[in-house]
Amino acid sequence: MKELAQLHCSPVKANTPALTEDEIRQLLAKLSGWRIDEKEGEQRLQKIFKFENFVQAVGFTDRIAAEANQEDHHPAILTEWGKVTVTWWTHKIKGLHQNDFIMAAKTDHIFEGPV
Ligand SMILES: C[C@H](O)[C@H](O)[C@H]1CNC2=NC(N)=NC(=O)C2=N1
Repeated sequence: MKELAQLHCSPVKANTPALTEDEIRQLLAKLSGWRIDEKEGEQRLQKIFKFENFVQAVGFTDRIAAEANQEDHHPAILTEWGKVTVTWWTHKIKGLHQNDFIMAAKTDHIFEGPV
């Protein structure tokens, strides 16, 4: 997981192929607690993070937003009292790219950091 978190997202073209099942399996093994969700025929990477209250959930959300802007790769985030659901996928290719796994690892890194 460490080395994924230190990588940076690469630009994705519309004709870039989505990851294969085997590539997904290999990358998923480097993460913990993330699951593959399928929505509207698109595979997505999702994890739920728990917090003591809403303020902590919003702080975590803000830190993810900053990292997403830095990498120009953005998640879907549901921020609730005590809970944040983060979902990564690559809109441009309607599926999963290594960028999504890099950002998932960075998301875990943010969660493990100071709240
Ligand atoms: C123009 C801009 O670079 C693109 O729209 C970026 C922005 N952030 C993105 N985020 C995600 N998750 N997928 C994308 O395809 C994407 N594209």
